[in-house]
Amino acid sequence: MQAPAAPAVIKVTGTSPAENYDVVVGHGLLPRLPGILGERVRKVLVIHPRALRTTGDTVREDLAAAGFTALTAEIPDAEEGKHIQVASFCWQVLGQNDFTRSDAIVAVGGGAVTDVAGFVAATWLRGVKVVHIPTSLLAMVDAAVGGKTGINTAEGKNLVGAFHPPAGVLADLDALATLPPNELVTGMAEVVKCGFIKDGAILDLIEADPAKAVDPGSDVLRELVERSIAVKAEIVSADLKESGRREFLNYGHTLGHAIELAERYQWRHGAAVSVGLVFAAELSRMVGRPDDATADRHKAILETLGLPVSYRRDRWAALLDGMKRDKKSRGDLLRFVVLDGPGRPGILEVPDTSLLFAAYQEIAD
Ligand SMILES: NC(=O)c1ccc[n+]([C@@H]2O[C@H](COP(=O)([O-])OP(=O)(O)OC[C@H]3O[C@@H](n4cnc5c(N)ncnc54)[C@H](O)[C@@H]3O)[C@@H](O)[C@H]2O)c1
Ligand SMILES: O=C(O)C(=O)C[C@@H](O)[C@H](O)[C@H](O)COP(=O)(O)O
Ligand SMILES: [Zn+2]
Repeated sequence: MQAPAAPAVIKVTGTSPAENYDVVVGHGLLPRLPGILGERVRKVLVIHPRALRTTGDTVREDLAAAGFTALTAEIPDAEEGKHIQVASFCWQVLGQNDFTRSDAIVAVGGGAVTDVAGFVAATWLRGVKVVHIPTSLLAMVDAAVGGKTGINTAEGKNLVGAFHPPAGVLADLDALATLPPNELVTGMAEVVKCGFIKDGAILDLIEADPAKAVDPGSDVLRELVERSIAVKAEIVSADLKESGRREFLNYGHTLGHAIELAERYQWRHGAAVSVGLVFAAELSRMVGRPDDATADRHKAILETLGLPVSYRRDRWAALLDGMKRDKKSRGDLLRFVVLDGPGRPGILEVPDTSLLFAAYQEIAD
């Protein structure tokens, strides 16, 4: 048997050198956690979802063996965890256990957990250290990197949050062995997004061997993970607080988030983003931006992976309402990430929603 490749380290630059951090991708990475936490940290709260109790316990035991006072907070699974009451529960645990500014949080789970645990870290005492241990593909390639944290409200997705970069990210590919196949596939939507906005080699790799692309043990998937993280790391290093280029990481998300809300979060984020990507490609085509082959490639590649590419015709009104609350909106002006060509995203301001309706007709079933 071949030994696994050495871990890859992708660097993210913060707003000051002290805020630089590494995203490590590889196998058996847990022993690196104490080093990332550093010597000043005494107490650690490990936040994990109910579904990953065993993994959360393993992390707590390892930290205890390394001399930390380690506790766990078990939170509801998936989007149910991204709720103010869950943040409040975590604040209570931190308060009752006298966590100070030199203590830390470790998030173990999918993107929902890294988002809410990151938010708790951003807000507790106005900011404590957080380390992310993403366990889903989506969290490895996207949610754990870049410092966007957040929770949902009744009005929409991620409407409350803060930018709070982690001290480090351990993307341990071993975790993918237990990830249900459909969760791995939904994570591919963000990988495909990175392919269209920046790194076309991602799309070539998927098209060359779609089965390998979703095989958790394959070198192809590992390369896709590393390339996607590199795309995200480069963009967030240049624009942490989304005053410009970071908006491109929102490609496919304006409609995607509206679908998640319309579905009361019963659709996975990646599935909704998949439909959103096809919609954004159609919108781009309508305003004469990319060539037809680039626009068509969206639907083809996402369909090959088994991701959804259409949505209910009768939900347009609800979707438009949801899209108006997108964080890229400015007053009444809806703003979309579109594609001028492969690897060339741009922003389209849409004062008149008839254009959006026309694009929606192309993806409605
Ligand atoms: N902050 C960001 O930059 C950013 C980026 C992208 C997505 N997100 C957010 O991430 C969330 C989606 O993340 P997700 O797709 O990971 O969903 P998720 O966190 O809901 O996880 C999906 C499911 O997989 C399970 N799971 C995760 N890892 C597992 C493992 N190794 N073995 C078995 N089960 C496992 C989870 O418990 C859950 O049931 C959304 O809330 C989205 O808004 C945030
Ligand atoms: O990191 C970013 O910036 C992104 O937009 C990445 C997205 O994949 C992610 O879903 C993000 O949480 C969406 O951000 P939001 O600002 O629209 O809530
Ligand atoms: Zn996303």
